[in-house]
Amino acid sequence: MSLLGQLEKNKACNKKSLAVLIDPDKIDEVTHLMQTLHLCVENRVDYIFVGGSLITNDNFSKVIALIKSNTDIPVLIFPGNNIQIDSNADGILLLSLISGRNPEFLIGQHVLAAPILKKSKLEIIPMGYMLVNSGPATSASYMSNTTPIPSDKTTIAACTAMAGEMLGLKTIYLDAGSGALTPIPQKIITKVSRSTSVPLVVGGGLNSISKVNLALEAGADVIVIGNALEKDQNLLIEVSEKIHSMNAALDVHQ
Ligand SMILES: CC(C)=CCC/C(C)=C/CC/C(C)=C/CC/C(C)=C/COP(=O)(O)OP(=O)(O)O
Ligand SMILES: O=P(O)(O)OC[C@@H](O)CO
Ligand SMILES: [Mg+2]
Repeated sequence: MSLLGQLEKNKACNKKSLAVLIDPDKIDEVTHLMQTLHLCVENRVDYIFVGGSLITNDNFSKVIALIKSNTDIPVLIFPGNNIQIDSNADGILLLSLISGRNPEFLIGQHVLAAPILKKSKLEIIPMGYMLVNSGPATSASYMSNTTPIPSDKTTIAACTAMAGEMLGLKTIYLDAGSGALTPIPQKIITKVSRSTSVPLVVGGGLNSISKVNLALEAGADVIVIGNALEKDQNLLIEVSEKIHSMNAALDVHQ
């Protein structure tokens, strides 16, 4: 089954998934990456996202190659721009930044990437990418030169997601931005989740189990953990336990 097919199937039966974001820019030692990968395997992480708003070294392809040769976890590119393409990954989250009004990130980067993506064997996962304000500007909003959706504007968020789905985008990502001070508010997750039927990815600032629980309860289908993993390895253990117990309870009731 395709990765998108799996995401859709899980959504249909309300199964939650866990993704870890690895930013190649923040990897300075192979041993450290190997430890992170070990942690991902131990905790049955479903997807590894690889990408960053800004890549300042030549780690991108090396990181993907290392993940592929050391785990079976699907690797999905989470690109900050059109140079973040590597055919060793399993797929690419083809983000269109629908919360913004910068044509470059709505369609421009995609035109440049299209011929390369077409030749690659990467599975393309069309995704409506929505940045929501979380306090100070994040790398993604600054680098994309877009204004995030105000965090109290639930209707704007819902209508944006609805428009994305109507335009044919197959998934939605609500992102407060990496290292966000406050994650996506529950009200936004709930309203977006009730207004759309595509798999909903939520991330940015999820640095405690209580914040993750709120996102799951509000309707997130996929939880993304990035920065927090570096500081607190226990978080991944707790999040994994929570997600797997929720999924196990579903199996009992089916
Ligand atoms: C068509 C292709 C291949 C790409 C499109 C690219 C688009 C539309 C990107 C959306 C805007 C953007 C800059 C997204 C960045 C998403 C991302 C990889 C975030 C990871 O976190 P960082 O922003 O690197 O956080 P730090 O500041 O903590 O490093
Ligand atoms: O690094 P964190 O804050 O977990 O955010 C992950 C991801 O949603 C950022 O684009
Ligand atoms: Mg980065």
